[in-house]
Amino acid sequence: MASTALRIRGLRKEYPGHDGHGPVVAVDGIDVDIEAGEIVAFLGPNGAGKTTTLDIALGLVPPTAGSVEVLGVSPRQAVSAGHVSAVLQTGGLLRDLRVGETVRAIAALHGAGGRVEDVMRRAGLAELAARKVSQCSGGEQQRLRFALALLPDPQILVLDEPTAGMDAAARRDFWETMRAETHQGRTVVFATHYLEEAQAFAPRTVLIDHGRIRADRPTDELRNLVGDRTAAATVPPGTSDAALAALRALDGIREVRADGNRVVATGTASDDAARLLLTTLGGRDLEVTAPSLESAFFALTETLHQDPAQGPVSEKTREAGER
Ligand SMILES: Nc1ncnc2c1ncn2[C@@H]1O[C@H](COP(=O)(O)OP(=O)(O)OP(=O)(O)O)[C@@H](O)[C@H]1O
Repeated sequence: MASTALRIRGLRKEYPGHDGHGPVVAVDGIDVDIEAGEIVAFLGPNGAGKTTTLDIALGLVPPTAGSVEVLGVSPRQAVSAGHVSAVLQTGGLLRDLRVGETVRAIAALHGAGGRVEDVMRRAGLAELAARKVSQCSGGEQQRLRFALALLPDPQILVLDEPTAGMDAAARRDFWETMRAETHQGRTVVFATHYLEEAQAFAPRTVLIDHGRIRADRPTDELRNLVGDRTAAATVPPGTSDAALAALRALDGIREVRADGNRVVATGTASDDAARLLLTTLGGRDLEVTAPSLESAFFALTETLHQDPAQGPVSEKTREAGER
């Protein structure tokens, strides 16, 4: 079996323009390899090109240029062999069928009748089997799409904003189910706007904006890349400024502020600052905060837009992203 699940090279997609506008460049040169067993988030704002990239990887949309291999074969071959399946944002469900009927019907197409019960249970649908699809919530319908995607027992699952429209609890349940699936060695690639989803679920994040990859790193590293951490603690009354000097002297701490007895140290060396706050300074109520992926995302995209070494973002691409 090929160990590279997804191999994308020089991928570009232009959609024809309308009303005298030039073509929309949805994907502007993406290269990425995803190894078997990886869980990878495609993170980016609206119109970044995530869906287009995933649709090409599923053989739903032809690229303008470049290539995609899925487990060493074309996307269409991989899909028809049942090696890859997807949970897409919309479509694909018949509203008048019941949940159980839907799963059985699709299972029959795949010759997977024996898997119906197992898949329903894994997607958390056992209790909903008799409910009409039209009476399911958006989150329940996404679970149904998820169950259908599991039927061929795919090696790769592609999820395009699978939790769109779910509330926080449903989202958490969904990702718990997914986590169990990935323990079985599946490759999972998902698109999301939810920074906390990438952070909670994907060890690797590919940051996409204006049709290009802006960063491709371990998610934790990405979070640390931009923005400092803070370590804050409440120190005993009367702690002198001289005592805080030790904190200021730490390598990697660039600012120390005291607001009453609450001392906040900002910089990359938050662990060292925390240790000093709790020991030498006798502090309590320690809080360490890391920058959110959101702030990393905006800082990174800003930096990259301004950095000529990365090449200017073409006007055409910028337009595409702003539509
Ligand atoms: N069929 C199409 N015809 C014309 N333009 C399109 C088409 N599909 C997508 N686009 C445009 O291509 C760009 C990328 O869209 P895409 O849906 O891939 O982004 P996305 O990152 O998935 O966004 P979202 O998070 O909103 O789903 C956008 O500017 C979008 O308007």
